[in-house]
Amino acid sequence: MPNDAPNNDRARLIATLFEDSARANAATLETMQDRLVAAADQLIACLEDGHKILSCGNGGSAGDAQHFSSELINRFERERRALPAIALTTESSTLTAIANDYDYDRLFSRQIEALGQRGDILLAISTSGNSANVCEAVTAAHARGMGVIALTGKEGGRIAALLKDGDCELRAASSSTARIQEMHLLFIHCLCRLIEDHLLGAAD
Ligand SMILES: O=C(CO)[C@@H](O)[C@H](O)[C@H](O)[C@H](O)COP(=O)(O)O
Ligand SMILES: [Zn+2]
Repeated sequence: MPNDAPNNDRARLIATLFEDSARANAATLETMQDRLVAAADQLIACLEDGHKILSCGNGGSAGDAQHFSSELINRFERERRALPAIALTTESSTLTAIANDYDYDRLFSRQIEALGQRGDILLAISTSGNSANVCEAVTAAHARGMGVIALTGKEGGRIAALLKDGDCELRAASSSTARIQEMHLLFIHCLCRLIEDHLLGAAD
């Protein structure tokens, strides 16, 4: 027999989680609103110049990396041209070979060495800011002349310290991995919306 808390305790827990998420949402809006506009401008300029966006992350952030590339390649909310984006989290043969023959830390950087071009942007996603393979991806992107937009949380971690002038850190105002992931998805949807509005004109 599962040892679940009584239903009213579980309902209260759900209310607390919603409240925590709403608090993280409001605090992140306060700190990141202007930076989101700047990050969208960076992505728009990259796409208009004919470059592409690579994305990476681990676990839930791998899902976010794919979510973002899918919304660019396919569509977000409106019909428009397909946009070039590649999630570096999906090619299982490539991923297993790199992890097996080199090191898990090189999972994304090796692919950036192969695919990254000057002017492309890396969307680097890490809730802690400390995943070694995402740090190496940032370094590899810089070596290829790419810009970086980092989605982080907590204190920004090692990734925040690796960023250069012209890069952009979007940091969720929370120390909970789950709440940070919720903010990251909102960041991604804001960026997709601003890109789409730029291409098509603001929606009604
Ligand atoms: O989704 C979750 C937890 O909500 C986990 O899968 C989480 O993404 C993984 O533990 C990641 O390895 C965490 O990496 P990072 O966000 O610190 O870079
Ligand atoms: Zn979405």
